[in-house]
Amino acid sequence: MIHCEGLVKIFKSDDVEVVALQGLNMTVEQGEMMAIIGNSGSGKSTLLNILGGLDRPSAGQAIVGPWNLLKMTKEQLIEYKRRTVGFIWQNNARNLVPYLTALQNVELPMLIQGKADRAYAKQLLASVGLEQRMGSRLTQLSGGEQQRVAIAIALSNRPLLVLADEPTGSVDSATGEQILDIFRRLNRDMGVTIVIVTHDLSVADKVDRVVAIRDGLTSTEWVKREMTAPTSDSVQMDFGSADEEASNLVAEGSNVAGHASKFGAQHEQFVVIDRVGRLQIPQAYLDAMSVDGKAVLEFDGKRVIIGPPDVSAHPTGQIGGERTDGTGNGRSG
Ligand SMILES: Nc1ncnc2c1ncn2[C@@H]1O[C@H](COP(=O)(O)OP(=O)(O)OP(=O)(O)O)[C@@H](O)[C@H]1O
Repeated sequence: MIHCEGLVKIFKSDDVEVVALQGLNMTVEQGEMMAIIGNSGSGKSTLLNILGGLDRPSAGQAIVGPWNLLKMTKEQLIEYKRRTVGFIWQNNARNLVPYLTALQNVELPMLIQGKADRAYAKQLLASVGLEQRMGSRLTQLSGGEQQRVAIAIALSNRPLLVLADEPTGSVDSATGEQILDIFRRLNRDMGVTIVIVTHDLSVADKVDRVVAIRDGLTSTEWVKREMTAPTSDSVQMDFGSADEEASNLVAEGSNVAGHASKFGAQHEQFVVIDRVGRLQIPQAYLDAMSVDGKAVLEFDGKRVIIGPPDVSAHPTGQIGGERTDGTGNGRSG
């Protein structure tokens, strides 16, 4: 459904250039429900905006279904936004018209397309548990109810893909859980692919897979144990805990503290390896190994062992780092 390879996004203003995505690789299967986590500024929203057709990539490949997002004309982009993709934001004011009823809000995107399908709009509102509130104006609904209307709106044009940016960010945890359960049901019943960007680690238990982004690149992924195999090139990590890695990645997120201890209980953790063999080693492991800039690799026939350079072999001290035990921490295999 989604295939990104070497995806680059550079924001340029007068005298500053920000490389928000630095050659990111990611694949999402049709019908998958997955989450993207990462520190503030790691590139999550940039990626979501590109996938939603709201922003153009600078280079690389971004394919969604039959669409090549780098090569689309303006007209194709409008068509793509109308028919292929649905968007849900944390701030639902972006999705909703406050003086219209819930039903009118869901019918609005259909009308823009040409014709409202009232029966389908009602069915969508019922599927998010709002059959009793269809005639209520948005101002009469709670934040959680408004977010459910936003979900129904995102689905109104029968998209293949729904992108949600912090969908549980402005509701309490019970309502957040309810919203994720609705996503899961819609994903199962309608087969819609769902990509959620979040700081909220409790989302992890509700999705098939979590991909972590660090500095504009995918670094680690967690796959739910029931699923058979990870979808991208990745190697299982047999060190560290999922909690620790996830907490490091999203330490600035407001919801981390309450959920970090539960994170990953149902998931297997993998490090992502791109097509040319690059992987990201978590900073905590680099620190523990005293590796800075360069490392040595050993292959024992089964595992690759990453360790700090042997300084005694380089008396000029050109290779940084102090050897600790030379094994252990940096293993992947
Ligand atoms: N329009 C823009 N112009 C310039 N720089 C931008 C623009 N949008 C994003 N950036 C920069 O790109 C980087 C990635 O930003 P992005 O919003 O994708 O991060 P994020 O992971 O979604 O963060 P958060 O969790 O805080 O929303 C940041 O350094 C940000 O400052």
